[in-house]
Amino acid sequence: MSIRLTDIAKHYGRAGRALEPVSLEIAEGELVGLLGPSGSGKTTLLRIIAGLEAPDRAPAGRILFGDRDVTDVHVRDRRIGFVFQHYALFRHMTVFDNVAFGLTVLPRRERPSSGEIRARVHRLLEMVQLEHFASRYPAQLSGGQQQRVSLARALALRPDVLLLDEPFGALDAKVRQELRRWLRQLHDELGFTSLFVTHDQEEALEVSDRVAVMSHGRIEQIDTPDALYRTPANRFVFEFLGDVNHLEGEVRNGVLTCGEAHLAVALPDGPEELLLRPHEVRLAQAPTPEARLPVTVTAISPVGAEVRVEIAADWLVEPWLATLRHADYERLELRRGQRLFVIPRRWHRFSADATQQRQPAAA
Ligand SMILES: Nc1ncnc2c1ncn2[C@@H]1O[C@H](COP(=O)(O)OP(=O)(O)OP(=O)(O)O)[C@@H](O)[C@H]1O
Repeated sequence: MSIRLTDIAKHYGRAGRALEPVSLEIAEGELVGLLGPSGSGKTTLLRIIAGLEAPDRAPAGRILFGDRDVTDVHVRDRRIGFVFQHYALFRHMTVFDNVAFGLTVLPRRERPSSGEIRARVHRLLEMVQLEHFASRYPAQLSGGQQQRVSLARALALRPDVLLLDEPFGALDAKVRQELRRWLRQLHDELGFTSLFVTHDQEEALEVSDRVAVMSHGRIEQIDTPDALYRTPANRFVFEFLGDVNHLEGEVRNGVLTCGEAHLAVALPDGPEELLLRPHEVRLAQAPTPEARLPVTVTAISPVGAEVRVEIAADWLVEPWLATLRHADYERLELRRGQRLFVIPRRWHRFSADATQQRQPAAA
């Protein structure tokens, strides 16, 4: 089931606009992440799609599921499955009864037979790999297992659309990662359309077909993870999607100067700010004719496949972060207090009118 929103806006009394008029299209079978800082309007948007919250009457926005206009349809009749951060399982019911609940309370004419309910619940528990936990109570399960029960429960009514609000927010990092992969698999197997809210960049980029980046009630950009990372629409998206190092200085005759640091750049004279990702910062024993950016290593932490190196200098307002491969780390024999030079691999620049330019460092 595809989802189409046009001009959906929301005010909360005098509190101001939680959502600017937003338009959004999600294709059938797509998994879209809503990513943004706290207060950017993610949950409001999700709740409006669910029918838990009404959009403003002006502008008169519409919500379509496929060809069906559901703008004024009650939440109960939208055929939606929900999963929230706090498991909200019924504590006095077994896992089986929790998953079966939505089916058992259907009006008689829509309710499957008890044999069919049993078969369907067992199939769902199998899918979430909890078939041996059917007779346990929520308190006897781990957080990750409880969240899998929530998902099975949300799927029991065979929703057209699955909405997840920070579904893994309360879990520890490792369980989160497992559940994300597993959500992706389940999504692909069952082919429903999903929208999930997160404030975790990595989670959004890893799981989603497309990610909508939100700030101040607006969608700043909606794109594939790869496109978002490579061609961010504006500075906000660039900064929100990963660590950024800032280089501020003054350009004169093709050279950016910042204290004792210099970098050749093909830019007009005037004040300038360049942005660099940690993996775009190379460290070397000596400067080059184009780049003379002396720094001191202040901290080193090997994290997984890369080494994170913090570097500082008098000409830098804030320390920079460089990520190195282990081979480079060993070759440079890095240690704290060591003096080195930064050679930018490339940098990014956003002008005031939000257009972005990116160029390789002058060679
Ligand atoms: N019931 C409400 N009454 C008044 N203001 C609200 C209400 N719900 C949300 N808001 C406001 O609307 C804005 C958007 O909130 P929303 O919960 O949608 O953001 P969010 O991106 O989901 O944030 P978080 O990640 O913290 O959950 C915020 O400024 C919030 O304070």
